[in-house]
Formats: sequence, C-alpha cells, structure tokens
Amino acid sequence: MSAKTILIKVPASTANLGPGFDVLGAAFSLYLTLEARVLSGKQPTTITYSGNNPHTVPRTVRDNLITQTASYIAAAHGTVLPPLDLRVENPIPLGRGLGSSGSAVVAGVILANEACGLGLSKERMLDYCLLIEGHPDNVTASLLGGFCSSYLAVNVTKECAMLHALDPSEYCSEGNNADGVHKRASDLPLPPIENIGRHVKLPLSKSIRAVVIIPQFELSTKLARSVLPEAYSRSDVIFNLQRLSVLTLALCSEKPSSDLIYGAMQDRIHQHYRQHLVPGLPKILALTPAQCPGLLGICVSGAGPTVLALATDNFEAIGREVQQIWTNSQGADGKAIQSEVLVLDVVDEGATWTTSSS
Ligand SMILES: Nc1ncnc2c1ncn2[C@@H]1O[C@H](COP(=O)(O)OP(=O)(O)OP(=O)(O)O)[C@@H](O)[C@H]1O
Ligand SMILES: N[C@@H](CCO)C(=O)O
Repeated sequence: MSAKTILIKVPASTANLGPGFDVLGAAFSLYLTLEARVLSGKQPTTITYSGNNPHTVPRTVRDNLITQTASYIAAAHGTVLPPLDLRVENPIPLGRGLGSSGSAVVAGVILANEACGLGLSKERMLDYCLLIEGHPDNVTASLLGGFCSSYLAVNVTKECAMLHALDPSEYCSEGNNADGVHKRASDLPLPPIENIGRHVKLPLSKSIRAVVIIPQFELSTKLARSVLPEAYSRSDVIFNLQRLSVLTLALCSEKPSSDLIYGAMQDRIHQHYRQHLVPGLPKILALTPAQCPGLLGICVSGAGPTVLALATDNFEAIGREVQQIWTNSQGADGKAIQSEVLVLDVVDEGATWTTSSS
C-alpha cells in the first residue's frame, strides 16, 4: 500500500499592531514546519518536536494543540485522524506574542484536511481556525499571509467557550483506532458554523521591516486577556478608532511617515492593562523615532511579551535599544531580562502544504 506524506509550512504572526486589538495581523518570515507520515494499521501516533522550549510541548494526541485541533476537525466530519508519524520543527517561540498557538491551529486544520481527505476550501479552513482560536488576527495572517485586517461576522465567544470546555478525550484518538474514541459531528456539542469571519489583505509598504525583540519569559494569551476590562470609556474607544483608521493606510504608503505612524500605533485598549505583566514596557513604548532613527512605531506584539518595532532602517540598532532597557529591568526572578532580536519580513504567502504518496 502507498504511504501518504504531508508537508505543512505555517508562518508566525504578529497581532494588534498597537490600536488594532483583535483586528490587525501580519504573517512573518519565521515558519513552523510539520512532516506527517500516515501510518498503516493500528500503530500509535508518534510526535517529535524540535524548537523553542521543546520539553513543554505535549507529545500525546490528546494534549498537543496541533493534534487536538486535527482530531476535532476530523470528528466534526464524522471521521478520525489516522495514525501518524509527526515531526514538528518550530522556531516560533511559544507564548511570546508571535502567534505560536495560531500557527499550531492552522497546521492542525490543514493536517486533518490532508490526512482525512476532507477537501476543505481555505475559507472553510479559516472558519475552523477562527472557531478554535477565538480571535481572528493571528490565524487569518498565518493561514492567508500578508498584512490582514479582519472581523468576526459571528460572535464566536460562546461557541469557543463550548469548544474549550470539551475534554479532548471526547474527540481525540491516540491513533490506535481500535479504541474508537471519537464522536461524530452530530454528537459534538459544537455545530461547525460557516462564514465566521471577513478579512481584507492590505498592501503593506515594501520598505517596512519588523524588528521583534523577544524576552526569555513566556506570557500566555489566556492570562494576558484575563487582565483586560469588560468595558471601555467612549474616549478610549475613539482614541483607538481614530488611530486604527489612519494606521492601516499610513502603513501602506510608498514612503511611510513616522510622523503619522508613531502616534497612530498608540493604544488604549490592551497595552496599558498588560504592562504589569511585562517589566520595562512603559520605557520601551516611550522610545521615539528621534531617539531611534528609522523607527516608525513601537508596540506589544500580540498579547506580549515580545515588542514589535516597525522600521525602515537601523533595524539591529533599534533592537539593541529595546534589549538595553530589558537588560536594565528586573524579571520575576529578580534578574536582568535577557532577550533576542529578530529582523523579519511580512510575507505575502500564508500557510503552504503538499501531500504525496510513495
Ligand atoms: N507548535 C505547537 N505545538 C503544540 N502546542 C503549541 C504549539 N505552539 C503553541 N502551542 C501551545 O500554545 C501555547 C502558547 O499559546 P499562547 O496563545 O499563550 O501564545 P502565543 O500564541 O505564542 O502568543 P500570541 O497569541 O500572543 O501571539 C503554548 O504554551 C502551547 O501550549
Ligand atoms: N489579539 C490577541 C492576540 C494574541 O493572540 C490579543 O492581544 O489577545
């Protein structure tokens, strides 16, 4: 019998870009890659993982985000994921604001589509990604690529809560299908909704590169979302709306202006509420284009703690300025915060994959 091999490549992403909380996202030139060999018979699924903090990544189908996602998609189509030999290489740091969970969810949806031959369109895959991730910014960029602006056409909060309340053992099988641990779509408490989101891809200026400064500590999105208020004042909402509309166009200008962009990347919806989770953040966000030539604007990447500086020049020098502030700040362990600088491009192409039989 011929063996199927699936190769999947998914970009990292940033989200929010300042005022665009849960709206703006961009795909980065940093990729999770996954090779899946479909095994025959009743062999168990095996997962090998290399990358950032590998010991923290679960290797069982029920606990690993990629296989959990793939199993859910399979179950929602009345089938099970076949046994797999999965090899994941992931340079995207976990829990740092570079969309690692979004990339894992995208990889999981594609994996189910290919391993189970579901024939889903990209739009339908996006529906599932949105349903699982719960907010559109990271997964839209990772799946489709580019600089994206998106909204949810359906309020998925309730449905996401239902999905996350499911015990993965209700829809995951360890690959030995003999145990028959799966539910059919009609048995799942979550009906798979269609057309969940809408998005546009914006033509980001080619002269803009992203400097990401990644501290060595993690911050889970769950925690970073839990500290946000339920309601905002009218003045704070207006503050963000005004900047968001200017920012989206200003970032697409042939000659991006720091005079427009720096102020347009200010935010009152999330960064202030999260700053106690990221030591040194107020000082970092106060860096200006006058102090750092080439800097257009600076913000928290996603839910943090990584900092994103958009720039047209002096990328490494800008990264070093941020690093210096962290070196002079104390982390939770009382020590200076070490960090890594990457200079990345926003990539037009999102997730790609090939499936071959040998
Ligand atoms: N490749 C992966 N394989 C398995 N689990 C993963 C993978 N990538 C991420 N995860 C899971 O997602 C968690 C991180 O998700 P979280 O949403 O907290 O942060 P993030 O996605 O890196 O940041 P942000 O959402 O702010 O961009 C990890 O701790 C891990 O449990
Ligand atoms: N918009 C999301 C991105 C992180 O996943 C947030 O800031 O919580």
